[in-house]
Formats: sequence, C-alpha cells, structure tokens
Amino acid sequence: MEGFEVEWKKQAQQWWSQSLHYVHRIPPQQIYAAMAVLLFTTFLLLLGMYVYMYICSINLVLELVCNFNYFDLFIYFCDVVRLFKRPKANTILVTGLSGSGKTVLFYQLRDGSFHQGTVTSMEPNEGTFVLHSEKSKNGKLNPIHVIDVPGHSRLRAKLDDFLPQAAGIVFLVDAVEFLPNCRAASEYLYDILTKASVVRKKIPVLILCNKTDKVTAHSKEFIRKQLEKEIDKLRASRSAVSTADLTNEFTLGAPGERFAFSQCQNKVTVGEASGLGGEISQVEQFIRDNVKS
Ligand SMILES: Nc1nc2c(ncn2[C@@H]2O[C@H](COP(=O)(O)OP(=O)(O)OP(=O)(O)O)[C@@H](O)[C@H]2O)c(=O)[nH]1
Ligand SMILES: [Mg+2]
Repeated sequence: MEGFEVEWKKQAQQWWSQSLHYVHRIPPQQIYAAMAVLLFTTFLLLLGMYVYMYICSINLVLELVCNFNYFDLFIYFCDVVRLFKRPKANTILVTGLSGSGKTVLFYQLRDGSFHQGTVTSMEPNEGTFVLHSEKSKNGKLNPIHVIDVPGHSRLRAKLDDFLPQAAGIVFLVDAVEFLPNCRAASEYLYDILTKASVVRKKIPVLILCNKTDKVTAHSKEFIRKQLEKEIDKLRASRSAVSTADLTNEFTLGAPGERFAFSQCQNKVTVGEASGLGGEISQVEQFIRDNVKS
C-alpha cells in the first residue's frame, strides 16, 4: 500500500514538473489573454445571474403588491404594438343560434330589405359595404365588413377564424322563441364571452333581441336577466370541470357574486331589433360606435 502511495506521488510530481515546463514554454502574452477571457466570462456569468435575480425579485414584488407581473406587461406591450401596427378593424361578426335572424339582418344592413332569410345558412355570409341607411349621406362613407356566422353548432367553430379581425360582435337572440332556447343561447354566449381573443382584445358585444315586431316578443330587460341567470348557473357548473374544459379560456364575473354582464371586461350591451321590420337602428349605432372612421 505504501509502495503504491510513493509511486503515485512520484507520478504526480512528474506531471506537475511537465506542466510547469509546458507553461514556461507558452509566451506570457497568451497566458494573460487566456486569463482575461476567463475573468471576463466569469464576470458576464455573474452579471447575468445578478440581473436575472433582480428581475425575478421585482416581478415577485409586483405580483404581490399590484397583482401584475412581467408577463402581463408583455401582453399589454403586444396589444399596444398591435394597436399601432394594424389597420383599424372594420369587421362586425353577426352570430347567435340558428333561426335568430342573422341572415335577414345582414341583408337589411346591406340593402335595406330582406331576402333568403328562411334557409338555414351552411356557410358564413360576408360582404363589405356601406350601410344602406348611410348611402344617402354626403361625405366620405366607410364600408363595413359584415360576417354572418351560421348558428348551426357544427359551423360555429368558424367564429374563431374571424375573431382576430373583429371590431364588434352582434349576438342575435330570438325574442319570441326565447325561453325554449335560453339554455342553448346562454351556452353559446358563455363560450364567446370566455374566449381569450374576446377578453384580451375587449371586443364589444351587443346582445340583440330580435323579432320585436311580434307582440309575443320578450322585452330586452327580461332577456338580459334570464341570460345572466343562466350564465351564472353555467359558470358554477363549468368551473367545476374547468381543468378538463379547454375551450373556455377565461372565467366570467366576480367570485361569490351573481353574474351580471356589467362584470365583463369587454363592454356587453343589450339592444332590440326587428330585422324583418327594418327596425335596426340600435345595431347600426353599435356598428358606428365600434368601426371608427
Ligand atoms: N317576425 C320576425 N321574423 C324574423 C325576423 N328576422 C328573421 N325572422 C325569421 O326568422 C327565420 C330565420 O331567419 P334567418 O335570418 O334565416 O336566421 P339565421 O339566424 O340566419 O339562421 P341560420 O342561418 O340557421 O343560422 C326566418 O323565417 C325569418 O323570416 C324578425 O325580425 N321578425
Ligand atoms: Mg342564416
């Protein structure tokens, strides 16, 4: 064992003297340069770690004090950049359950008359036009891009393709056949109001109670209350399965409070119309308010 130790020491001394000899042969300038590079990289590494820890601690303080962090800041920054870079959105999406009157409304907005309204649409119906009611006005007229997204459940996914360009959403509700369709309309509306693209971009939504020409039509106040009540129920049932529910990216309303549209981050208003009767002034006003000149 001792013999092995002596052998090992001898070997180590030999290596040491060999390496000293090797170092002596290297010009000193090269050694200084190597040391400088080593010191500089260590300095950069330490600086990086320091900056990273500094950023993390500020992020933590922001999160604790203002409930706000760098990620949110980044999202707002992107929104601001998008706002300046993109041409102003002039697209209005018209959606709602099948039979609520979207196609009739589309033609009223475009031509001031209705046609083809009785057939269930199987494709989105779209057009860029000056509102019929504004055609007689003097001055520069801004065309609006209107998309009538079919209400059939299998075609609703198309809505996602159009949301990035939307300046506003008109959600049609059949005010006559409202009660039997209340649950389905609420589910569809809930899905729209919890979409990340709608919440983040704060896309305004007009819930348009249509077919008010019929005496049996429910009032917009009644419809608003019923929709809020139904969405409140949905909120409870959906949050129970929220981990598995990937379609609803945001939750609605304030926890512990009854749901009201006023709690939404985007503006949600309720209006009335009769597509068939040509009484569409509230939807036209909504379009004008949200598609800027
Ligand atoms: N009384 C009355 N009926 C209406 C009104 N608007 C639409 N309707 C009728 O409601 C039915 C459905 O109208 P559409 O415009 O085809 O409905 P939609 O929402 O486009 O339906 P989908 O294409 O299936 O999604 C038609 O029979 C229309 O005549 C309205 O303001 N008043
Ligand atoms: Mg249609």
